[in-house]
Amino acid sequence: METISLKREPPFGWIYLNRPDKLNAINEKMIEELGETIKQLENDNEIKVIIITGTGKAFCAGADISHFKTLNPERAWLFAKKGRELMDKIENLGKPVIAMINGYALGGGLEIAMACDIRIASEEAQLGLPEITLGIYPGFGGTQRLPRLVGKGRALLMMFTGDKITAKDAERFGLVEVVVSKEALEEETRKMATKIASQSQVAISEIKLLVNKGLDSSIDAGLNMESLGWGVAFTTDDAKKRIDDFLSKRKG
Ligand SMILES: CC(C)(COP(=O)(O)OP(=O)(O)OC[C@H]1O[C@@H](n2cnc3c(N)ncnc32)[C@H](O)[C@@H]1OP(=O)(O)O)[C@@H](O)C(=O)NCCC(=O)NCCSC(=O)CCO
Repeated sequence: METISLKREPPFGWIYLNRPDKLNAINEKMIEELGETIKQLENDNEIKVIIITGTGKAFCAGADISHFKTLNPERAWLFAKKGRELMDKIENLGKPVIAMINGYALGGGLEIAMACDIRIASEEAQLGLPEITLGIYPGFGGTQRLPRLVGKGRALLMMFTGDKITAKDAERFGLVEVVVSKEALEEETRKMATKIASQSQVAISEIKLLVNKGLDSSIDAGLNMESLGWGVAFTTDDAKKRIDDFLSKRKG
C-alpha cells in the first residue's frame, strides 16, 4: 500500500496513516486504502481492537489541499462522499477503534479521530478544524460529530475561527479522553487496548452499537433497544463462563 501501513499484532491491528512528508494528508488513495485495511481487520477474527495513528510528527493534517485546485463541484462532492462513507464505516465497525493522536489532528485528520470510539493524545498534539481558513468547511462529518462531542457553542467557535487547540484543552472539552506524554503514548494506548481486548467482544460490540444508535434516537427508543438486547447478552458462552467464574470464586 502507498498511503497506509498495517501492523498485525493480535489482538491488536495497528493502522498507520503513512504519508509523513505530507503530514499524512488524506488523498483519494488513502481513503481507498484505509477502507480496505479496515475491512481486512474487520474480517480478521484474531483482531479485537484497532488503533489508528500517524507516522511521523502528525496524526493527520487533513485532506490533501494540493489536489483541491483540480476539484470541480462534482468531484468535490464525490471526494466528500467517499470520506464521509469511510468515517461512517469506522464509527459503525463492530470492533472498538482507538485514535492514537501523536501530533497534528486537523481537518479530515480530526474527523478520522472523531469517527473513532476513543481518542488518546500526546501532550504535544494540536487539534482543530481549520477548513474555514481555506474558505470551505469540514466535509468528512466534522460539522456533525464535533458538536456531539464538545457541544454546539464550542464546536461553532472552533469551526468559525479554525483555531487549533491543545490536547489538554481538547481533553477538558471532551474531544479527547486521555492525554499522556509523547513518550508514554504507545504504552498507555497498549494498556487501554489490552483491557478492552480482554472483555467479551460481543458485549463490546453491542455497547458500541447501542451508544451510537442511541445517541441518534430518543432516550426512550435507546432504553428500549438496551433492554431488548440485554437478554441476548446472557446467551453467549463468554457471559456464561464469566458469570460462572465469578460465582464459583465466591463459593470457594
Ligand atoms: C499542520 C501544519 C500547521 C504544520 O505546519 P508545519 O509544521 O510548518 O509543516 P508544513 O511545512 O506546513 O507541512 C509539511 C509538509 O506537509 C504538507 N501538508 C501539510 N498539511 C497538508 C495538507 N492538508 N494537504 C497537503 N499537504 C499538506 C505541506 O505542504 C508540506 O509539504 P512540502 O512539500 O514540504 O511543502 C500546516 O501544514 C497546516 O496548516 N496544514 C494544513 C492544515 C489544514 O488546513 N487542514 C484542513 C484541510 S481541508 C480538510 O481537511 C477537508 C476535510 O474536512
